Amino acid sequence: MISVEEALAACLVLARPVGTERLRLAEAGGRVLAESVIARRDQPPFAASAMDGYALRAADRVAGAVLRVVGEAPAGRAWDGVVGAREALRIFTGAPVPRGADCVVIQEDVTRDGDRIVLGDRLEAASNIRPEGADFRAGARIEAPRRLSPADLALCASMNVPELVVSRRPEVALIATGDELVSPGEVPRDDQIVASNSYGLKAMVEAEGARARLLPIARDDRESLAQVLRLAAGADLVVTIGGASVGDHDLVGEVAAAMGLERAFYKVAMRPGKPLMAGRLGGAVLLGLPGNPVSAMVCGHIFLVPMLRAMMGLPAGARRRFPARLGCDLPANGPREHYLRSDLMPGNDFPEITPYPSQDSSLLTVLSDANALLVRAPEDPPRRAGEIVDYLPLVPLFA
Ligand SMILES: Nc1nc2c(c(=O)[nH]1)N[C@H]1C(S)=C(S)[C@@H](COP(=O)(O)OP(=O)(O)OC[C@H]3O[C@@H](n4cnc5c(N)ncnc54)[C@H](O)[C@@H]3O)O[C@H]1N2
Ligand code: MOO
Repeated sequence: MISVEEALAACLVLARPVGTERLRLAEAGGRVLAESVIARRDQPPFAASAMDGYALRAADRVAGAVLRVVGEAPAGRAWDGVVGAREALRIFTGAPVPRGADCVVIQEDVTRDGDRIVLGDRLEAASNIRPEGADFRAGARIEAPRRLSPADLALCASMNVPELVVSRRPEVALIATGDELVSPGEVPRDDQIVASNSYGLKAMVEAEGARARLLPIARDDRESLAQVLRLAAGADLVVTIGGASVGDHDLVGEVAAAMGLERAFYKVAMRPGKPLMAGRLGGAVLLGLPGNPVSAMVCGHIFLVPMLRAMMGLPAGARRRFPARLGCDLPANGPREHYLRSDLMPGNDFPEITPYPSQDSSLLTVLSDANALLVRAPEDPPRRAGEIVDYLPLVPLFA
């Protein structure tokens, strides 16, 4: 058995970037930027008023001053003159500030009478002017690779960049295996169960921005498995679920080998997730996950997600871990790295983390309740409540 770190490194060697495509800005939300974006203009392209009011010379901004209104500048229509002494230009938010003026007095601080204004006696010191290029200058860059947030899309638009080069979405084929499985909504026999983790994994893959294809459930015989594996043709990543262990009906490794699998590893010192395998199968990467629902999902978080990120050209590495204070005592860990389904709560300094009492890898209720995985190194000694431990978040924590 190899360590989680070694297995992940091998997975990341397999997970090569899948290439790029050019997209219109409106289609690019959530995608991974593959080529840096360069601003085509300054923003704002002119000194702009931040308020509705009157543009004037700061020297005239005196309580009680009477100024003559010389014109008007709405947003999108610059006023071409020069504001002189004792003059003011009616101006609106976003409009170019005219030459001569170096402040904007908000209209609430002004009394207007025909073409005259009288300044109030509580004038702000702020100029209310956004300098030219205050947001960015032409040539400013949004560096790739980067997952495009909604704010990034707005920024690209503001830079007047209508198309982006993004990573292609990796195609992921998901194959559940087992004679005991039926699809949700079917009527299972008494000795059957409903395939579950393939649906969790599909959502996980899609949340990362990849495309997921659920293939028909493969039965526990060589021909069915080979047939469904052939249906995965064209995928960048083929994920099998189950049939990975040592039982007589665990055939994934054997069938994939017969189809030409170049296996990188089999079995990892982790809990849950021991019978994990990965390799190259034709033009695709094969990730063989254990069938236990929680094992498959945990391996998804630890291996599949970093692989997808690497395939989309993002910096490749282990999921980030964070410190938390342990909420209870824990006995010594065994020889496998343990990912305990846990409850994370706000604490005084660090958040507090408490593993659920039952950690059996079949319990989806526990995984669904958990918001974090507490990570324990192999042979970690007993821990006392209050000690600092590492965890991986399962849900966005600060959203
Ligand atoms: N003698 C040994 N037996 C087992 C070992 C071992 O080392 N020696 N390892 C155990 C561990 S750890 C795991 S994890 C499982 C993984 O086995 P497989 O990957 O071969 O998975 P299956 O046997 O096909 O299924 C295990 C379990 O999960 C259920 N299952 C499978 N696929 C799905 C699915 N898509 N949705 C929901 N549930 C699924 C299946 O019915 C079984 O209950 O092996 C242990 N055994
Ligand atoms: O490793 Mo298995 O994945 O413990 O249940």
